[in-house]
Amino acid sequence: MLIEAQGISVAIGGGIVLDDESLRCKTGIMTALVGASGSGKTTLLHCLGLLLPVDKGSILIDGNDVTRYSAAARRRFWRDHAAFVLQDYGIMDEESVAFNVTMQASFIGKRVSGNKERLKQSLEQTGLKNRGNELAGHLSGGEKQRLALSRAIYKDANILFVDEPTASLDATNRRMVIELLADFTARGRTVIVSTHDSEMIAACGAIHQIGSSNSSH
Ligand SMILES: Nc1ncnc2c1ncn2[C@@H]1O[C@H](COP(=O)(O)OP(=O)(O)OP(=O)(O)O)[C@@H](O)[C@H]1O
Repeated sequence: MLIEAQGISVAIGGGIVLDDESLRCKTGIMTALVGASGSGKTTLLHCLGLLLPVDKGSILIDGNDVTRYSAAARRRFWRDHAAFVLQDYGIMDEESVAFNVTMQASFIGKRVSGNKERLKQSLEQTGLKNRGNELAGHLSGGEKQRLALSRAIYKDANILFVDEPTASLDATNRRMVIELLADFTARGRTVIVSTHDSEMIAACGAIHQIGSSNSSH
């Protein structure tokens, strides 16, 4: 799916966080949102994922202006098209790793064929093989981050919004996550990543520098 932001601005608590940002995120190309700490990468990612409203400008998804979506239409978009790996990971500590991977897809009643096999694969792909029965609360920060990624991969959404996916990872896991996201993108998904990580940025086919309102390809 094609996501286009056209001149979007956001003010939070009286301060301008995003000022006239425009970018295009295409299917099959991983887009990096880059900028200094506090420049608004997370805010922009949240706007593109319809988690935060914009004050000016518009966001088009496959040509539809989603800035005017009702709450119900936004929920449909999240349910049918989007997966998120955000900074708080949204993990239920009192539940098992396996439950956390499958819960989003289960809650929405999405039919996932061969889901046991798929659960196994999505855990293997993030290095959490054989960890499905553990309590999620017992995982480290980096493992929770990979669990959140397993959940997004399991859902197999058209668009993946990922906030700092390599922030708490060592070099080996960082490389694994970058390859995983590149592979997911190559399978015809739209992947948008907020990141500071030079290796992650190097793996992206488009880079949007916050504040410059242009993307390099
Ligand atoms: N809910 C909020 N209330 C007040 N200020 C906010 C809020 N959310 C974001 N901001 C401010 O907006 C600016 C951009 O924040 P954002 O988290 O988008 O930046 P970032 O580029 O992702 O930063 P980092 O790289 O440090 O994660 C910051 O100055 C931040 O303090």
